[in-house]
Amino acid sequence: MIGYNDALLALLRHAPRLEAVRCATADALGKVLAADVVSSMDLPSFDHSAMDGYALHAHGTLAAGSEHAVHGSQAAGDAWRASKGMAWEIMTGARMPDGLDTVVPVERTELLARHDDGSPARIRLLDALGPKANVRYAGSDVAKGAVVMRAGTRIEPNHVMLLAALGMAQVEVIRAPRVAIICTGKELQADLAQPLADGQIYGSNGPYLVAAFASLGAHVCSCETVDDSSRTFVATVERAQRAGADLIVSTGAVSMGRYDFVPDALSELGARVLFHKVAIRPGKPQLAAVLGDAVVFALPGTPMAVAVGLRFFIAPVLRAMRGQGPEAMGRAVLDTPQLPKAGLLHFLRATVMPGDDGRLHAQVLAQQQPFRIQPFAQANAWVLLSDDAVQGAWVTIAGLQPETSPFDRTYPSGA
Ligand SMILES: Nc1nc2c(c(=O)[nH]1)N[C@H]1C(S)=C(S)[C@@H](COP(=O)(O)OP(=O)(O)OC[C@H]3O[C@@H](n4cnc5c(N)ncnc54)[C@H](O)[C@@H]3O)O[C@H]1N2
Ligand code: MOO
Repeated sequence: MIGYNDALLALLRHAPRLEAVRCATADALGKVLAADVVSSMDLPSFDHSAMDGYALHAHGTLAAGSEHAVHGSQAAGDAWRASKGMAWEIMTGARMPDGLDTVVPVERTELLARHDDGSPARIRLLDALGPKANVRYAGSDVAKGAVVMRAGTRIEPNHVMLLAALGMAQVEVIRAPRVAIICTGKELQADLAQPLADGQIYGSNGPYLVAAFASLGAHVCSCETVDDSSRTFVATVERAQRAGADLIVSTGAVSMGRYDFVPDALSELGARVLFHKVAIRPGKPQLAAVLGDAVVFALPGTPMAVAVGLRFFIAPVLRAMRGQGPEAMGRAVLDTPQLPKAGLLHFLRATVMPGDDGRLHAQVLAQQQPFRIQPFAQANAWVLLSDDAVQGAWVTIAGLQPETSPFDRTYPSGA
């Protein structure tokens, strides 16, 4: 039976690279940059005040108690002004009048006189003041021409802030991968608003995969629930192919039972099987294949096998399709000793928290049977284990969701 690393390598060799498209920055959340982003401007774009106060020319140092006539007032949004070397009232974010090089906060001054219109006319400094105080300089955050984000970066709200500040209305991103989901099983009730008939269960794999793919920035073209007939399954896969799916993900009917028709149906369709059965738990009966331009994941129906398939097989393939490097896993100290079955890599639902010793601590949840969904809803991380681990051992951890993993510190490939 193939091991996890070899299975992943086989998949990554067949992961197609997706094309680049232009995208409005407003729609770019969750998408992956196809090219480096180069700043076309300085940020800040002009020298401006960091405080409400008075801009002055320091001439070395201005003494505490020195008095200054106030020539004018500069607010955020006002254009360039010549200062004539005199003090100016200034607001936070306002452009520094030309010739002035320092700012005193208003509360560190005494107002001595006002103009007729009430604006300040003369002030006294409460403290000595040197040059360059409370001034934010042009280009001090981002210099024009600098690479501010690398190809392969997934756009999060913090990136949107920078792109907007740089006036970038559009970015070049990798197009969203198209995904078709097929849930098999005549026991499945896909309509959550309907009551269950005898022997039925609510289908949870479909809604889970739709949610997970949405959070991965993929486009789910279809999510269909089919019965246990090979013919319906084949027709659904063919529809997914015609719709241009890059990934076809099925759940169920891939193991040893009499109704487990998926492997035969895929070979009937001409799919080239990369592997069937991987030395992991849960999710051992998983099958992956190449069918035309699409990669097919035939995941076992058991809910935790689906979660493992999504997290540790499909998510890495999506990264490769978008030109991202492999994800880095984290490490934590194990609080709950484990005796995993020999020869299998185990993916265990866990909670990971910082301990009083400043290290991350992992607690593997007690109920790990693959049909149990509740521990998955309580977990915030995965623990990966192939060998016995005593309490206090360092173990490999991964964030519960792929794209928000706090442990992933990899930079995109090419960075
Ligand atoms: N004789 C053997 N039986 C089984 C083996 C084995 O090696 N020998 N492996 C077991 C393992 S491990 C797994 S995992 C399952 C995988 O079976 P299938 O992929 O054929 O999946 P199904 O039988 O269709 O379903 C398994 C389980 O999951 C429930 N299910 C299915 N789809 C959904 C859905 N959309 N939402 C929620 N739950 C779903 C289904 O009702 C079953 O309970 O095989 C073992 N058997
Ligand atoms: O691989 Mo199965 O999910 O262990 O039950």
